[in-house]
Amino acid sequence: MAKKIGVLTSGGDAPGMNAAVRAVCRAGLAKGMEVVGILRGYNGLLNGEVIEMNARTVSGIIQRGGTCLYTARCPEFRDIEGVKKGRDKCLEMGLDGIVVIGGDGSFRGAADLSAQGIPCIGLPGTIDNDISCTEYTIGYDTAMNTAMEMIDKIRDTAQSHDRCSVVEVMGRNAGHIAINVAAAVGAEAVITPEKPYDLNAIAQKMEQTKKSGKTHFIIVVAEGVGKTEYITRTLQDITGVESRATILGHVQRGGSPTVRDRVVATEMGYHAVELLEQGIGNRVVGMKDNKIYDVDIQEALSMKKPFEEELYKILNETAF
Ligand SMILES: Nc1ncnc2c1ncn2[C@@H]1O[C@H](COP(=O)(O)OP(=O)(O)O)[C@@H](O)[C@H]1O
Ligand SMILES: O=P(O)(O)OC[C@H]1O[C@](O)(COP(=O)(O)O)[C@@H](O)[C@@H]1O
Ligand SMILES: [Mg+2]
Repeated sequence: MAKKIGVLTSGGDAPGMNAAVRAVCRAGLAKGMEVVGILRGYNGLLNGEVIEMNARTVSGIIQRGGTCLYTARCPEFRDIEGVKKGRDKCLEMGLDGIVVIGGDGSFRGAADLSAQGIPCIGLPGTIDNDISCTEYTIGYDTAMNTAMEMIDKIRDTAQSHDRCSVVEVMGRNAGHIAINVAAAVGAEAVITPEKPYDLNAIAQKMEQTKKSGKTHFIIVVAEGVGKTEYITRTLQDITGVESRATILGHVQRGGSPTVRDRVVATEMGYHAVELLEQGIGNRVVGMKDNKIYDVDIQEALSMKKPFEEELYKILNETAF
């Protein structure tokens, strides 16, 4: 049974990470454990940047974006020597387990550390929702709502000027944010890395809808497509509709987390501590059929996430 646990955030930050840190801390304390916060991802483990946590350490953070533990990328942890150094630090501090809040890269580190005898539990924290073993990642809902609100504002000006606005949203190599946000704003088209696209076909559709009285257009592009400026210029050249590109960028990573992100983070954080309490490690906590569950890290990393075909189809059929 775990007596002392650590918690860290790693990789890109995401709204709701603080709610997860709070849940891990409070659940650990409620179960009679000592809890420490490891700062700046695996770097803090290797450098001994660690803070003792009590109930008040996590007061007033549930509503805040970012991560109070800071986050970083730690190249040293990719090598076995770095992982062994991490294990030695855990033994030195008397840590019986660590909760790692991050993405797939962070989970690889957690698997390596578990293999060295330190039970680690991964919690999916990324705005991209690109982690295959889970239907949902902490930060996804907030990021999508932010992108939606931004595009609603962009629409006001696109409408006033009879323009086409091409908006790039984040998502790394995945189109989950793009498809859902495009559906939510009623975009004319969405372009994602998972599907081939035809700018002539999109331009033709714009011209058709223009005939029915449409005067402005919103096109959502996932960052993984990587050609937002080119797409904007090409659509303008073909249709003659004045077009502007907007890259939403890091605004999508910040802000106060939504209800969904706070609640899921709390449930996942609690579940992670329950696993460590039983001495279980090398697991990722996820959501399956809308329920919290856990899965072996290697298995989690080998899964593939299905593309949202149905939503993609509905979006395209109703955009005119
Ligand atoms: N293959 C790996 N083995 C061990 N640790 C890794 C590995 N890949 C990534 N990490 C650790 O996890 C950190 C975060 O990974 P990264 O891929 O940047 O973000 P994310 O966790 O969001 O996917 C890396 O900086 C490194 O410390
Ligand atoms: O913060 P950076 O280094 O600019 O990284 C940007 C990337 O991080 C994200 O915002 C989040 O990705 P991760 O959660 O995997 O780090 C991606 O959408 C984007 O591609
Ligand atoms: Mg990643």
